[in-house]
Amino acid sequence: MIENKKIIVALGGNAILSDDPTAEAQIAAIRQTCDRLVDLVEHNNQLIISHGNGPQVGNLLLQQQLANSEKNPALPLDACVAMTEGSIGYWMQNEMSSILKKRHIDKSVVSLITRVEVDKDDVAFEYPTKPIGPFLTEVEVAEAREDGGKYIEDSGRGYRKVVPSPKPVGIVECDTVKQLIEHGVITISCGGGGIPVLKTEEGYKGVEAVIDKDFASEKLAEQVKADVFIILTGVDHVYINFNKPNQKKLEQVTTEDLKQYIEQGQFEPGSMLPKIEAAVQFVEASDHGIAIITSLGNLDNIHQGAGTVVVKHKQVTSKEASITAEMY
Ligand SMILES: Nc1ncnc2c1ncn2[C@@H]1O[C@H](COP(=O)(O)OP(=O)(O)O)[C@@H](O)[C@H]1O
Ligand SMILES: NC(=O)OP(=O)(O)O
Repeated sequence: MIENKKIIVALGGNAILSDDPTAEAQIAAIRQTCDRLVDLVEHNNQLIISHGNGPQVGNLLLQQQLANSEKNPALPLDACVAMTEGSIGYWMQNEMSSILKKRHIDKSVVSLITRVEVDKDDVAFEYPTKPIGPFLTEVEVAEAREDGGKYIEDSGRGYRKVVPSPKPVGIVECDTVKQLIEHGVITISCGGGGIPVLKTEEGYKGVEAVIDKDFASEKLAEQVKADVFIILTGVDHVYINFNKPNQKKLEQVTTEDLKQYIEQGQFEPGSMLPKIEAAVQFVEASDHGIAIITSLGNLDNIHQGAGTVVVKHKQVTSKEASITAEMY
């Protein structure tokens, strides 16, 4: 297992949500996820966790719209992001602290409502691309479109609402995250990509958008100078020619190779592309860090080199090697 490192783990949808969107089912999924993550803590790593909120924030927005009235007005999307960051973080705190106690690990865990600065001129505000909420049928989407929102067909799985997803410029609470992890606190931050805010003369103001959690996690990993950035998703490895007869698993791969694969259009914009871009950006910005894309189930095996490991150089540097050595 990786030891004594500063690690940020970005949790994908299936680490929190199965097909069952009830609170009970989400808590059960989070319990399993936390059980795996505590292994990293047991090996003396400083742990920062981030997570997605696409399904949850879309569902909450729908609930807001359905209950909307003069006495009970719907809250804006940035407030919904904050609410889902809070609810998912709260479930994680409950489950993580129980597991820590059971394993006799004397550590605390906190989830931090994290604001993430975005650029008011980001073109994303004009072109909504981030799918949120439930998958809708053709009949359901016709009715949903009456809200004036934009809906797209999502990879043959149904229609989903899309909202603007600006790129993160900086993590407002970054120094607080640093202080927490330096004091040994397991820190959940940038949940749901963090709350998108604009910097104004009067301070930060929320803006209606959902930031991609892979990009927000990358920015945080960069700013706290993490050693390892782990993106957990539904597959053990990234593939080129994904789902084709000639698909090929990527094990150790350089950022240069990944950039070429991006140019070839190997990765889908709505799913794997943001993870690849985030991994490349982190590894290139860091002087020694590596990124790993794999599944939760494979986390136990990353010390054996399992998963797609993104490095800067074909011949790893001595600093990269000190991290990857434990993995091969
Ligand atoms: N080139 C690829 N290699 C591996 N998986 C891919 C690739 N392209 C698309 N995928 C799919 O994308 C999924 C990850 O995207 P998504 O489910 O949107 O992310 P998240 O886990 O953050 O919710 C994987 O589980 C896999 O099914
Ligand atoms: N905010 C975000 O990226 O959420 P998902 O990963 O659930 O889409």
